[in-house]
Amino acid sequence: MQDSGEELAKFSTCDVADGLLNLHSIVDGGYFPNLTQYSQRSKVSVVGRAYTVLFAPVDDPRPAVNYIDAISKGCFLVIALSKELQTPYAPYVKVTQACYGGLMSTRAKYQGAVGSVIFGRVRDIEEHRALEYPVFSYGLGACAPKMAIKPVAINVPLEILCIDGADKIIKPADYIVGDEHGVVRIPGDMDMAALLEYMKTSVEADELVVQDINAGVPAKQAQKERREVLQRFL
Ligand SMILES: O=C([O-])CC(=O)C(=O)O
Ligand code: NI
Repeated sequence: MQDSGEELAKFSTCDVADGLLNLHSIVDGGYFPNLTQYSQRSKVSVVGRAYTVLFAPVDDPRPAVNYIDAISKGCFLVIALSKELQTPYAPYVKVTQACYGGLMSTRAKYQGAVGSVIFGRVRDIEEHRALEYPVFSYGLGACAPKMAIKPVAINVPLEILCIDGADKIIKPADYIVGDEHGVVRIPGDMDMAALLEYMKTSVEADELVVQDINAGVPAKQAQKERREVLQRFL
């Protein structure tokens, strides 16, 4: 399969969400809410295929797994807690411990991961920033996870509980695109050529809308006229 990561990195999460919404009628645009880019703001979008890790309560019968040393180059590390530890309301997880820290980012970066998204808390915030390694999470924590939660499965589908009640699942090898807005998921088996072409055309159209607005054209009219080119995709 041809890798589209480099091409995707030219687009913001908003561009991707527009593509998923308008081209594929994905109502939420693939967007996962409530994440903050706690590391430094990256200049281009962070893009990679999901390498997923599930954390469960420490008394889960499954043994703890070593996920961090098995990360492969180019992947986007995605960590989520089991569903009983999630909540649709802030702070989105029922544990106060951080499940991820600076040593994990050090190792992930060493192995060539592009970034980490933690549907939970992270600590050692200065370390991620010093590494210039992108880290997204729901929040911060100070305490290590070991007495509360542990990693139990690698490369399994992760279910994320959301306020809109929609099933939000991240599967291994889905594309994850991250920027200041948070992350969006593109199904790993989607026709990427069509999506990329749509996004390129859409971004170009909106650049012309800006020019029109600055020349005094009403916004509604400019949008209608310039976005006509997108009709051919629908
Ligand atoms: O101690 C832990 O489990 C996590 C941590 O702080 C790190 O990765 O640096
Ligand atoms: Ni640490």
